[in-house]
Amino acid sequence: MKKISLLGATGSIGIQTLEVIRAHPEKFSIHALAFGKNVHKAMPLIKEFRPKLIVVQDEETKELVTKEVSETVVLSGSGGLIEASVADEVDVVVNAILGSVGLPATLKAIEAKKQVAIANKETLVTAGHLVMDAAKEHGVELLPVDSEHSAIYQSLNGENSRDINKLIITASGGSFRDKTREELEGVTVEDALNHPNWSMGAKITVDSATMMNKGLEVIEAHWLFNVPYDQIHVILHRESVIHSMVEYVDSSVIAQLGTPDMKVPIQYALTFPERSEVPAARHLNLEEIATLHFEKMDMERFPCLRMAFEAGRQGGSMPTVLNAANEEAVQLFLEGKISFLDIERHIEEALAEHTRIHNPDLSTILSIDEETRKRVRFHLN
Ligand SMILES: NC(=O)C1=CN([C@@H]2O[C@H](COP(=O)(O)OP(=O)(O)OC[C@H]3O[C@@H](n4cnc5c(N)ncnc54)[C@H](OP(=O)(O)O)[C@@H]3O)[C@@H](O)[C@H]2O)C=CC1
Ligand SMILES: CC(=O)[C@@H](O)[C@H](O)COP(=O)(O)O
Ligand SMILES: [Mn+2]
Repeated sequence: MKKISLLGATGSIGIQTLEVIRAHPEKFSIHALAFGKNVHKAMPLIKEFRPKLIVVQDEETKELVTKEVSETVVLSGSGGLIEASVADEVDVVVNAILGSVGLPATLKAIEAKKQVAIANKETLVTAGHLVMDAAKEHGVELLPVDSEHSAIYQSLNGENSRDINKLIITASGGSFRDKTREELEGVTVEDALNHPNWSMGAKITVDSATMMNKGLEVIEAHWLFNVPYDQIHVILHRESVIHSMVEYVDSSVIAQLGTPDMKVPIQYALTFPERSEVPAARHLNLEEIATLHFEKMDMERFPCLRMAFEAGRQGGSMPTVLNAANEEAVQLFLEGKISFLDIERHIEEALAEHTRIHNPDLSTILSIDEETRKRVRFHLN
């Protein structure tokens, strides 16, 4: 029986993680549930899974929750996320929180030698070097939840990493894949949230539409699999049937395929190296699909992907700036304060104005993250 602390319980990945846990009561139980402010969504989950610890974003939410469940410990903020991640009883931390706010708890979970199933890609983008150094030092293997990285992890199974020629990450193209740059001028939040293949949280759905999601995934793959950027390729694959591939030196390509269902990589991260049935999974019917398409990525059409490759290659504090500017700009777009194309403009400007710091430590990363967000908000007016 694995005891789990789930960070981001009310989100798209969090809810699907709970579906997996609910389907396998003999394998998993919940120790802690952490979420932001969505008490309405959280209360039925708290009543069903009866966590020993609840963590929320702020004091106001803590008061609301405490009134409802006076017998359960409720904590708030980064300290609370860390408590949930290091508790003695916990075997696995599922980090399904949104944004770089998940970084300190991830580092503490690794230091406490917990298994970490990581969906929270912003943490790996903002401080991949710190996370991977800590994982190496404490002998912890991070289990990827992101579908492409789970596909790569599965395609690497049993292989010698020296034999990798390249990683091939597939991109659906997102909500606007068939629009020209001119046509992007007038798109709305509602249009952006209409992903062709996946049902996900708002921020990652916008990231898919700007192609920043793929950019973040390139940096995530660089850190998780220790592969240089020149050996990471992105290909447009509109069906999202092949979730990613590994090409080996002998020219063999190994891929993982499946219907677009995040419960599959979530469960694989929790049961690895074993597999079992995924609740309500639709199996792939290749005869029905009949044709798969692949197209070359156009870096001019998708400048966010270009910027992510550049920031990743430059390294140091550049990916921290890329991520923080993107998080803030996407939030402003979702709030209706900037246009879709303003997202990439804010990121480009933030990167251009930043002077790269080599090998930043945690406090430097946290302050660059905060300064970059302030800068994006400042340039709004
Ligand atoms: N959705 C998907 O299919 C995929 C997502 N991912 C990655 O997984 C992560 C989560 O994505 P997704 O589930 O879509 O996001 P959602 O927006 O659906 O959920 C985010 C979760 O994080 C919580 N949260 C946000 N801020 C805080 C905070 N400061 N303190 C505590 N909790 C907080 C939210 O709480 P509340 O509800 O209260 O706001 C919510 O539970 C992201 O990094 C994303 O890139 C990766 C692959 C696929
Ligand atoms: C489900 C998942 O892992 C997402 O990151 C997904 O990959 C988004 O799809 P695209 O970014 O390819 O549109
Ligand atoms: Mn993905």
